[in-house]
Amino acid sequence: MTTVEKIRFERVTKSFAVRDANKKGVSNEYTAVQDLSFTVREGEFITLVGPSGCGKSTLLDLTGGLTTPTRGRILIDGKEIAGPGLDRGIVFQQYALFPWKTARGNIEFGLEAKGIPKREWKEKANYYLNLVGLSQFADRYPHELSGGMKQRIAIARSLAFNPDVLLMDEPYAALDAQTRESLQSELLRIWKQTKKTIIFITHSIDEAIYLGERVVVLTGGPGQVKEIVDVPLKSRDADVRSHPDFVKIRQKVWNLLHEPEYIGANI
Ligand SMILES: Nc1ncnc2c1ncn2[C@@H]1O[C@H](COP(=O)(O)OP(=O)(O)OP(=O)(O)O)[C@@H](O)[C@H]1O
Repeated sequence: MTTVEKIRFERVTKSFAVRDANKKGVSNEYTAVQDLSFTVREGEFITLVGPSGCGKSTLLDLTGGLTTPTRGRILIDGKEIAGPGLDRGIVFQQYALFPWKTARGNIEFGLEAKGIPKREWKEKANYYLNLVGLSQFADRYPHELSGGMKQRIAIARSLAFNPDVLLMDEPYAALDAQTRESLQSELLRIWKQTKKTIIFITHSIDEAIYLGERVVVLTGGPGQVKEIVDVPLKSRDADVRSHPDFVKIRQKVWNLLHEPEYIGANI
């Protein structure tokens, strides 16, 4: 495993101005993420868990360069993030596909954005369609695809940019359990094949442990790193979830998420 640092969160704080419900024209400062620091290695798969509203999506938006920190900074390859860039691909919970483009058209959009010459689109789109197992569905429109298929196309489109970093915000939350499990193992396969650095947000402890090499557990809002849990599993076969090592880590993460500060929080 490489030990090269890819992403560094350095005392990142993000505050928002929110309207005061009782005083017209007055706004208060709400801190979603406070003094948050951790680093991600190149090629690492990091999962992020924490109670609802602890700032997970805020953190992902900051990493995507969609917003900027109020204090602190985020570095990628030692350079401070200055805005969105093709070095980072984002996959959201809602598929965010263009409804007027076919599966292939959606993937080609990623290729066009990256400046790949048009003559190479077909072959490259075929590669990514094959990578997510959807070669047969290239000409279907999003409304003709299942939820799981749409999410696979969204992943393929993000990969078509060939970003170094893939940021995933609860990408499987809307899917049924079976589709979710098969997409989880598919993502691990793609990760091993492409060697991307991945940050993956989830509400599922099992998903976090199955996918992550490390699980970053955040405190309730304002979000801070509570603990980073190593996941030294020898195998990631589908039945690993019942392995004693997996069960032990699940218990640990569960305990971290159920300590007194979380009581009343919506995990
Ligand atoms: N643009 C904004 N303006 C004001 N407050 C915001 C804004 N964006 C997020 N917040 C607040 O910041 C906090 C963190 O939100 P965020 O969506 O990052 O949490 P989360 O951990 O991803 O939640 P969930 O798990 O429910 O998706 C919330 O209290 C939210 O209301």
